Amino acid sequence: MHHFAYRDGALFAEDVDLREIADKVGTPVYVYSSATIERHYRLYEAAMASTAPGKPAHVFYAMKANSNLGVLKTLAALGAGADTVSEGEIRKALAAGFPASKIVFSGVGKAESELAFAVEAGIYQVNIETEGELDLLSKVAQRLGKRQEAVFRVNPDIGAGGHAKITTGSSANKFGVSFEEVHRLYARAANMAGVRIMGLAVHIGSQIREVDAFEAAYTKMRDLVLALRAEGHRVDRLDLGGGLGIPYEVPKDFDHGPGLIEAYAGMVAKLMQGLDAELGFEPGRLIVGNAGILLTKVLHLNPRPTKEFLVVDAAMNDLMRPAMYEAYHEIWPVAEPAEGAKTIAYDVVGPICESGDTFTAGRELSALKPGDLIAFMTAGAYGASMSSTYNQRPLVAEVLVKGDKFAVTRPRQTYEELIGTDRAPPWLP
Ligand SMILES: Cc1ncc(COP(=O)(O)O)c(C=O)c1O
Ligand SMILES: N[C@@H](CCCC[NH3+])C(=O)O
Repeated sequence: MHHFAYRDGALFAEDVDLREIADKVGTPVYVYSSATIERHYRLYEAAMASTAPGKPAHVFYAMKANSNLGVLKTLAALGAGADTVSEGEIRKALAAGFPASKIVFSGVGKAESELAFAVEAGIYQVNIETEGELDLLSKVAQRLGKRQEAVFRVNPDIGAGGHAKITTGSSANKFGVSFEEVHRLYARAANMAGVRIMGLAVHIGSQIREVDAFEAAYTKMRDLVLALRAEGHRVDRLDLGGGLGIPYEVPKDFDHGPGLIEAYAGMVAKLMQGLDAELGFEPGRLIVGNAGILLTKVLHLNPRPTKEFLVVDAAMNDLMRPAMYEAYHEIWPVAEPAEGAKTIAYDVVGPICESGDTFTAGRELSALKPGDLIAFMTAGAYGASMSSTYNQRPLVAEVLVKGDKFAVTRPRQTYEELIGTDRAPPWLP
């Protein structure tokens, strides 16, 4: 099942013709499908609920993947919690309706003010990544007259993921405390008035499409839970992170069926059977990746003796995954190409003054002309949320579709918003 599909010769998002969105909102524009978000969340949540019968399985949506307010509200209404990595994300999660009691605060470098905000808001859990953070959290919470529940994020020294820049679980990466250190930190924390350590967390990387790497890391975590308990510590929670990958390259069906999710859930259930810990999960990409596209318009053709450039109105600042990770996104023309239509190998590029502003090189697409619309598929995760205003390009609009309705959930940034907050120093006219 896919909620972006051709109908009557044009690409639709659910029951909305993308040409209509382009007409009314302009391009480039991110378009998200409520039905896809809902479907993926329910599928995932049900599978994780089966991993520890009788215990709650907490799903904290990793909102860094897509923090559009419409997307967040859709997930909050479905009962999801939120995995956050900054005060800004906590504030936005609260604004979107996630209760503080369902918010987790992860991240390598949390500032004192951010910890204070989190403690005051009464969030569910802080995932501690360094000894310094443990001390700081306890101090801050004590000052506020509170005792914050927290877990230690452990680095399992198992790296995985689609690209070196998105692996996080190897000891070469900056994330988490080491296996050796966690025993000492657990013991130290027992005497701290401002924190109550509830258990452990792990997250090994992103876009991982095989269960083996997770299994290796989770086996280590399970053994660590048992070892800490044997030392007399209380370990009630195990947060297993996110990172389950999605198909980017399937041409006609982007929907990850239950296959990988079920295999993952089955592995977790088997491994954690009888552990008697509350499990937590932090999926990001899996929920929203295939729920979004970036709709863009062809501006110019630039034929060269050796190749043809297709210049579109989106650029690397709007979708930086190809430039940053050599990531692959399917490109679908909005007007459905006729069966057997001739194709041309295009280098699809944006207007930014960087050679890296190239979405793809030598991609075979049906012949296109200025004004035609194309869609970068699978752009719902780490698309808009990673965009910038490089080259003084305003942040693009975001639209949420539901059935035959759509709403602009974030308008395109205005030039006043983009430029208007700058201040000249007093010594210049
Ligand atoms: C701590 C943590 N949890 C969850 C996620 C979500 O990852 P993904 O979008 O791959 O599921 C990330 C990002 O990789 C993360 O750093
Ligand atoms: N932003 C990355 C993945 C990193 C996830 C956050 N730890 C991507 O687009 O694939």
